[in-house]
Amino acid sequence: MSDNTRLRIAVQKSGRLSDDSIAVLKAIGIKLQIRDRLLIAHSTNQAIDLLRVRDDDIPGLVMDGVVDLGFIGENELEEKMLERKAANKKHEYKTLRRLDYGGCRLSIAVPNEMQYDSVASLEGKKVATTYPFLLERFFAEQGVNAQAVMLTGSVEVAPRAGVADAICDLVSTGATLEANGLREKDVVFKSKAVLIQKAKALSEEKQALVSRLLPRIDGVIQAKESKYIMLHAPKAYLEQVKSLLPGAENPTVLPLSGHDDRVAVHVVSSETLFWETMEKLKALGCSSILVMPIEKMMG
Ligand SMILES: Nc1ncnc2c1ncn2[C@@H]1O[C@H](COP(=O)(O)OP(=O)(O)OP(=O)(O)O)[C@@H](O)[C@H]1O
Ligand SMILES: O=P(O)(O)OC[C@H]1O[C@H](OP(=O)(O)OP(=O)(O)O)[C@H](O)[C@@H]1O
Ligand SMILES: [Mg+2]
Repeated sequence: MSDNTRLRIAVQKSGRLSDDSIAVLKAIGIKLQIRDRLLIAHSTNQAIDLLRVRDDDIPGLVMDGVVDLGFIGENELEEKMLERKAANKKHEYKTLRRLDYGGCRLSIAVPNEMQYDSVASLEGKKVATTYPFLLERFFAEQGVNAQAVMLTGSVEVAPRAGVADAICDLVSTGATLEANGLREKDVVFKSKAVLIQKAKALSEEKQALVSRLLPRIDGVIQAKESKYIMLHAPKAYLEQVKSLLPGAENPTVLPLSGHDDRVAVHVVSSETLFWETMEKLKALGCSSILVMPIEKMMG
């Protein structure tokens, strides 16, 4: 039986977004036991149930209000939104956070030997893709008459198989395109993972839980981007030392017992410290230079 009082969150069961989405939930203090065959996971310390599904289904589950929240790639979300809009189905949702993983782009790629000057070179041609709505919107914006041919996977093989002249698929490193003799030409859509919520208001209890979890997500993302830097510095060079530390407007400067001429400097930095900067700090007489990861941040 499903318990409607528990917050329902949809995540991809297995694929590119699964591990990172589960990692976010665990990092914000939600205890979960994920077992491979179990498609619903109940948190043991929060009123939260996790639905593990194919990513294709997540936008629809949120838009139909079957789940409260979902972790999904913007590419899949926007495609399904356009598809549902065209079919007069519910397509509203709220974006709560843009996350720091799942970065990729939906791009047009053509065989190495094909002449391509601009997207106009695709006039009258067939382009294989898993994202026909995004691709057709792009063609319409560009004023190009080309045909999107829907394939659910292995899109890169379409030109050699004679199914299409070019492709439009997700790219991150470009290794898959290169391995298949294709060149990336135009970016149709840039994507990251997002956390979305259903459009209809949540119960007061569920909304209170979501409002408590969001600052924790911010804290986890901010922490990943930040470093804690500690070092001992000669007092005489404190200003030079500060100017070398990235994002260190307000460092904590502490006395070092037994050393009147040296201080300890602590700073939370939004950037890491490069080896070159560490060498410069050492040359100024700094010692015990430590760069440490931060697990959580708040306030
Ligand atoms: N190469 C990539 N680098 C980074 N992110 C990617 C990459 N490829 C895909 N993604 C992101 O991850 C999402 C899921 O990709 P994946 O390949 O796991 O999906 P899938 O094969 O459709 O899985 P499912 O079985 O759940 O339908 C994509 O929609 C996109 O947002
Ligand atoms: O530019 P690259 O770094 O090579 O990544 C691009 C590939 O990654 C995705 O597929 P994935 O590996 O997730 O497999 P799938 O197609 O089976 O989902 C995407 O569909 C591309 O094929
Ligand atoms: Mg999918």
